[in-house]
Amino acid sequence: MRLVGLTGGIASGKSTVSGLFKSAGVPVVDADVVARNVVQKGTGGWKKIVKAFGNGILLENGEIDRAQLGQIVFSDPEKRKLLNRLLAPHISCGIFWEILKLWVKGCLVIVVDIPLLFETKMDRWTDPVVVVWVDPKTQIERLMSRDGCGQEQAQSRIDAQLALDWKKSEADIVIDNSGSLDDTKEQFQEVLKQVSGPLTWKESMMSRDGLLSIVVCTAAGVLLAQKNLL
Ligand SMILES: CC(C)(COP(=O)(O)OP(=O)(O)OC[C@H]1O[C@@H](n2cnc3c(N)ncnc32)[C@H](O)[C@@H]1O)[C@@H](O)C(=O)NCCC(=O)NCCS
Ligand SMILES: Nc1ncnc2c1ncn2[C@@H]1O[C@H](COP(=O)(O)OP(=O)(O)OP(=O)(O)O)[C@@H](O)[C@H]1O
Repeated sequence: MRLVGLTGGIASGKSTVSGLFKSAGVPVVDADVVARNVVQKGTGGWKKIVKAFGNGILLENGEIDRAQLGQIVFSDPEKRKLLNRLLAPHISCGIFWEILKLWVKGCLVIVVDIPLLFETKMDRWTDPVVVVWVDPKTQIERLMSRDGCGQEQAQSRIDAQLALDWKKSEADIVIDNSGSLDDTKEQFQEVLKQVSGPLTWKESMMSRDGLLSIVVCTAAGVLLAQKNLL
């Protein structure tokens, strides 16, 4: 099995590219979706947030007030570290679970879209790593326009992550999403060829069917050895 890490900066275009992977039939695990699920009302993540940030962080319906929590953690690095520390085990567990479900189905190539792939050192588990890069001016403009926030707020969200240029330097594959959507789609076709190329021997062995054949061969070997047929 091949685990492709998809990352970038905030509003650099990860969801846009993961949408292209989905349209091409490649399954995607979205860490933002997992991160939302693990803080739903009553879950372990929800309880930890309420304990750490108080009842004031809840909306009337008991769900986490994400806008308020975002304002707190993106303007206070210590609070952000606290939130990250509280949620990290829930998020990694949730991601692992989603990957396992796809592995059981026999998927050979899985894309994991994780904004904080490098920050959480999860890049150790993914190969190749695809970084969606965008030039700084376009990034802040798209972020402000998508989230309807001001320049200062947008900048504090960008600064909450490792520098996008550094991520680019660590990437196996870079998609430059500074241009038009068509431009990105064109680059994506090349990336798709690269990530869905033939699996290495190790990747094949890590797949469901690869592991199954190891188990069957080992069992057959043991059986034959017991009957002195080897
Ligand atoms: C701070 C929260 C409440 C803001 O919620 P909101 O709905 O406004 O944003 P959303 O979750 O859609 O995230 C938008 C983007 O913000 C960036 N981001 C989110 N959390 C963080 C973080 N802790 N540090 C840096 N950047 C982050 C990512 O690029 C993400 O794609 C929320 O992002 C959160 O709970 N974050 C902690 C969980 C986490 O680490 N998520 C990232 C998945 S690896
Ligand atoms: N090539 C493009 N041309 C114009 N707009 C784009 C392009 N790519 C993405 N966008 C827009 O930029 C915004 C950010 O893109 P997207 O949501 O894909 O980023 P993201 O990296 O997934 O963000 P986040 O880290 O917040 O999850 C969106 O409003 C999207 O529609």
